Amino acid sequence: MVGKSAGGGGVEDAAAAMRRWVEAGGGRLVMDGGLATELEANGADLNDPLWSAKCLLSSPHLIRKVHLDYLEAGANIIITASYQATIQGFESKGFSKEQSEELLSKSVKIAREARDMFLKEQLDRSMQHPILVAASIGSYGAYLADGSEYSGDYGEAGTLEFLKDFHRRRLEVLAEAGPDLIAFETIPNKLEAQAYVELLEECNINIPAWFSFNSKDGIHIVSGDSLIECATISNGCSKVGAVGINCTPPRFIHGLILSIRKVTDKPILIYPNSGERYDADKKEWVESTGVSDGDFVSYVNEWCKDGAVLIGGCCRTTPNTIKAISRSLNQRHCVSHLPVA
Ligand code: MET
Ligand SMILES: [Zn+2]
Repeated sequence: MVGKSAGGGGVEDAAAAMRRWVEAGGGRLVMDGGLATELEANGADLNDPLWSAKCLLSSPHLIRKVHLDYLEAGANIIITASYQATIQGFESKGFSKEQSEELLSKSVKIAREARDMFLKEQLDRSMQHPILVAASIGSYGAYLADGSEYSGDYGEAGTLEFLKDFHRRRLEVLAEAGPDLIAFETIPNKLEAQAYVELLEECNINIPAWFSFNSKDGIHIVSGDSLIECATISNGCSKVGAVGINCTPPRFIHGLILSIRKVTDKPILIYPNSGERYDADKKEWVESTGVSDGDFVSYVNEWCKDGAVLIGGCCRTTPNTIKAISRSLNQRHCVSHLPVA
């Protein structure tokens, strides 16, 4: 690995915080699975520009239920329903700026409530620690709700300053709501990663962030930008605690981890989708290329060997996927601690 970032004097570097959590979890942490997927499975209609964030308005209890289902399936990390929640998106529905900010905070509040409820019910808390809440920030393309989070093509609007202005207040509000982590998810291009780095610095966010990119060819991120360059940008920011890939077919993950590992020794996170393709025009997933939960889990050992330490699922994965991942990681963990004869 090259280009390790220097730790900031006094304040714990985000990667160090992440490593501490990973160690507390026994060397691996289980992430949750698809949130929108599971909200739909519970009856929510997400055909709306706000997508999963629509439930912040109509059915917060469902969001809490899905968080709880993932915790019960063995997740150490739950990701809030703010992926497609933006001040601009709420305002275009007629909410005031204050109400919109309140809705963003609410996503973190719901996840924290789910965590508290789960911990209260747990008899043996040592089994599944730590439990962390990650505040999701989806890309500008996700807000556009036209599939451009899978192309990274923002046309004329795609300037660094525009993207920073778009995300600034949202980031501040989510950070103020008290999550353990900030999850920059499904980052489709290099410019947006750069915008996030600058915002983390300028807003002086001291909650560890993760940067997660998506790919549709197993080499580049979806815009065609170089994953190595994007991982290098992430590596250079002391506020980024982990780097990885989400919402990408499982078959591509192995090669992508190896690329990331070339330029960083920050913890690597992996939460692929089920391998199905999203049809942005029809706003639905095409089932033909997906893998079963069993197939998904058969990759987990390989991803661990490649160096991933945080593993979960993205769209079209479910609590069953997470249960299987958790079981597989625990077995691995037990085996690696057996005394050598
Ligand atoms: C399009 S990727 C969506 C990620 C988000 N955390 C979700 O599971 O809904
Ligand atoms: Zn996804």
